[in-house]
Order: sequence, then C-alpha cells, then structure tokens
Amino acid sequence: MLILSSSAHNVNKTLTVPLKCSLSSTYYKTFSCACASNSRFGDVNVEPLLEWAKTSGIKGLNVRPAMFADGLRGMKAVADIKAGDLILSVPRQSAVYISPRQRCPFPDFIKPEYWTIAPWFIKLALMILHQKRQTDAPLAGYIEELPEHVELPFLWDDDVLQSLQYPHLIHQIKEQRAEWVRIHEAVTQRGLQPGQDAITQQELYWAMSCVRSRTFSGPYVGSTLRARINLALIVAALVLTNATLGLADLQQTLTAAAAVFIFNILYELILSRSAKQYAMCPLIDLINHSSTVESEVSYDYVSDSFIVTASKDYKIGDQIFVDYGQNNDGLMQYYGFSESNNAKDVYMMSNLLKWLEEVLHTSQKGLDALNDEGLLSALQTVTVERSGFSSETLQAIRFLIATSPSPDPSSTSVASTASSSNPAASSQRPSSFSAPGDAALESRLAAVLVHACNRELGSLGTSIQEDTAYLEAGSKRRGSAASSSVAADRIAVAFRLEKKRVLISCLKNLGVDYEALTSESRKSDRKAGTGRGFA
Ligand SMILES: C[S@@+](CC[C@H](N)C(=O)[O-])C[C@H]1O[C@@H](n2cnc3c(N)ncnc32)[C@H](O)[C@@H]1O
Repeated sequence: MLILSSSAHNVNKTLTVPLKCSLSSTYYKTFSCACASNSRFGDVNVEPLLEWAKTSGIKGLNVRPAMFADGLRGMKAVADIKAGDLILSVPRQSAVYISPRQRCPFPDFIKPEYWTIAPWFIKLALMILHQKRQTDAPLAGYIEELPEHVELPFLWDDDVLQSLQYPHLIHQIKEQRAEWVRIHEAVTQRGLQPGQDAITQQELYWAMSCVRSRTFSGPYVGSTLRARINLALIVAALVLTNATLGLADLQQTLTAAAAVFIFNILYELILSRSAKQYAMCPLIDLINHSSTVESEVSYDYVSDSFIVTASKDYKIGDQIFVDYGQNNDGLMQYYGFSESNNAKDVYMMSNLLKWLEEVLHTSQKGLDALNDEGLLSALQTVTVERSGFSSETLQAIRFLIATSPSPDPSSTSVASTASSSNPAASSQRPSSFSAPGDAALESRLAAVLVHACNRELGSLGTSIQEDTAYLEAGSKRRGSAASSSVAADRIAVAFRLEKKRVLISCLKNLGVDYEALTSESRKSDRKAGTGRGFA
C-alpha cells in the first residue's frame, strides 16, 4: 500500500493530509491537451483511458503515460516541470475509494454484515469486481486499463520462492497464500449474496493483487468541505425556521446549533486520529516507484481530490516517480519487484543466536537474564540495517560477551578472555550494557557482529558475484522472449542480491571490505581449482 503524503520533505512518516488550496482550473490542461504525440502505449491504446479521464474530471499537466525500459508502464514528463508544480489531480469520486465506516455500497452484491468485517483491501477488491460486472460502470474506463496479470510472489512455484534465499519473506508469502485462500472461501461462502455469479479464486486474486499494488492510504480527514457546508446550511435553515416561527427561544436554538457543530467536529477529530482512507487513483497509479524522490501524493480537502505535485524538477521525457514508502520486503511481496540500493531496506536475520553460539558459548542462565529484561527477542528477530544492528541487539550481545564462560582457555573464541578479564561481569545485569563498554569489549562486539554477517552471507547458497553474473547474463539475453518463470527467477535473484548488499554495507560499517576479501579468496580458489557453482 502506498502512502498518501502531504509534505514534500518527509517521506518516512505516515503523513497528515494537507488542506492545500486547489489551483484555478485555467492552470490545468487536460490530458488531451498535454501532448499530441504517440497515442499508443506499448501495445495498449491509452486514448480511451485518457478520454475517460477527461470526462471524469481528472486533470493532468505536462505528464502522460509511456513505456520505459524493460517494458515498464509509467508516466513521463511531456514538458519541463518545476518542483512544486501540480501534475495530476483526480476527484475523489473518480477514484476507487473507501473511508472508515463506509456502508456497503452494493448490498445486492455483497452482504452488508460481511462488508462490515472485511479488511480494507477486500472491500476495494470487491468494488473493482463490482465495477467490472456492471455494463455501464462509472469507473469502467479505469478498470479496463488495470493490468491483466499482476505477477506477485505468492503465485510463484515453491522452488522460485525458495530462491529468494530469505526465510523471513518466504514465511510471510506462504502466510499470505493461506490467508488469501481463506479470504476467497469467506467471500464466496459468507459475503456474496445468493443469486450472484460466483467469484472465482483467480478473479478475486487479480482484484486483490491490483489493490495491494496500487492503493494509496493516508489519515482520514473527516467529511469533505462540501458535506460540512451542507451540514451548516441545514443547521442554519433549522435555526431560521425556529426563529421565524417562534418555536423555541433564539438563544436555546443557537446553543443547540453550536452543540451539533462541536459534536460533529469532535467526533471527526477523534475518528481521524485512528482511521484511514484508502484510494486507487486512475493515472496516479501509473506512476512507478523510486525511493530517491520524495513522496508527493496527497488528498486536497478543498477540491476533494487526490493530487500529485512534483517534488523535484523534471526535464521533458523524464520518468515521473513517487516513493511508495516501502523497504524491499514490502515491494517484493505486494508489488513484485525490489529496488536497487533502497535506503529503507533491511535484513531480517533469524539465525543470529546460532552464529553467536559458535563464538560465545552462551549459557541458559545468560539467555534467561536477557529474557527477564525483554532483550532475548533482540537476538531472535534481528533487523540489520545498512548502518548496523539495533541498540538492543548490541546491548544483548555485549552482555553475553561479558558474561560468557570460557570453557577452553586455549580457545580462539571472541569471548575467551571476557569473563576472565572482568570477573565482576558475571554478576551484572543486561541493563548495565546499554552504553558502549571499554575498547576491549567493543572490539569483541565488532568481531562477533562481523562473524554473524559473514556466516549469514556464507549460508545463503550463492555469492553476490554469482547473483550479479546471473543477472548480467540475463540482461544480455534481453529481447528474446523470456518465460514468466524466467522473469520470476530474475526478480528473485535481484531481490536476494539486494539483501546481500544490506549485509555487506553493514560489514563495511564494521570496517570490513567484504567484496575485496571475497575477491581475494576467489582468486585463491581459482588457483586451487575450487569454488562454488551457481545454485
Ligand atoms: C502503482 S503501479 C505503477 C504502474 C505500473 N507500472 C503499471 O503498468 O500499471 C505499481 C506496479 O508497477 C511496477 N513498478 C513500480 N515501480 C517499479 C520499479 N521501480 N521497478 C520495477 N517495477 C515497478 C510494479 O509491477 C508494481 O506492482
């Protein structure tokens, strides 16, 4: 799910929805004016979509759908664009949209009691399917342009899934598979009204995949400006009628009117603090992701529209991007791709305890002490960032190093001198290790972390060089018709390469040039005639 943002300077937060003033209509050009060039969009004709967009009040300025490298659809600038320029505006009623507590919009299609309990992405998927089933659906022009297939990893064969080499995501994707089977059963058995055509698993999966890869979400801002004005007019009319007919004391009437207003505003304020709105916006959802730009999709309260403003200058022909606000796990699972050098990417290391035990001789007593202080989980579910490990993980490892017994005085394990150099450490609690210790302890900590990263990298089945070579060989073959399983393979290899890069950056921050080291060892492997094949 993509994040609706308001600030051009802050993409990491789930942002508040702005009350931006909409620009005057003369500022906009509609798509038909924006560019007279190529009306073909790869092998798809975009003209019907743009015609529909125009009649639906969607406005675009100096942008147009286009095909980019690797046959990827996206949006390009058809004139120079300045940072801060409005480039797209989609009225809320032209989007597939749900707000909190929205009533079932089609009780003859889906049972209202199921609608109430359905999560947001099922609701949006059902809205798409409902539109698809109608002959004169208002959003037909949009629905027809949704991709026919959305190739997400939950559809991959198990062997391709395993080639992600990343148990954390493989587990989540398997859970998603099971969840989506249950959702299909629930929709068909408890959601669909009797007499309606069955919803096949393929249909529902397609709709849910579109939703998961194209929805923007943001905080709910309460009623639209128009709804608030309508409420004000109704209350004013009641006050006037009362006053004219002398039905009640004027002061009492005004107090009651003020109470209605305050209640309404407070109610919406409370609702907007926890609730979210979700929207699939035609044309906006043709914009591809890059984490190098700042997020620009926001909800404009005054015009009741979703808008995109450029967060940087674009030259004519440039591709327009937004930041989907996801690390590579999220991008892979719900968007079907990973991004090279994604700054938000992390590596979830599930084997840390195993690697620690190789060098630390951890005792049950030590692990229990960590558990008592809520720190054991920092060794079990470990998020490794490019910059390093979390402060909790460092604290827990410091404690283990300082308190590990040394079973073998001749051992080369990094903890072998820890307890002997600091006999008081064994009586210390984990809470004493939140801050960096002396130079000896910190250097042992670094050695343990380097060991863990090296062991993790070594356990992955392929090296970074093998993954790179596989992708490069595939790029040379580009142009030959690649089957979808080959495409999935490449997507999986690109993903696991990025995960290795996270660990390598982490090692770099620990002072280890992993690539230089492995290239040395490859040279000696070659001399010795050894080395690994591609798995
Ligand atoms: C919101 S849509 C963007 C428009 C999409 N390209 C289309 O043709 O409809 C999101 C999908 O676009 C593709 N996509 C977006 N950004 C990408 C990127 N940086 N690299 C590769 N694919 C990307 C993925 O397939 C993703 O599921």
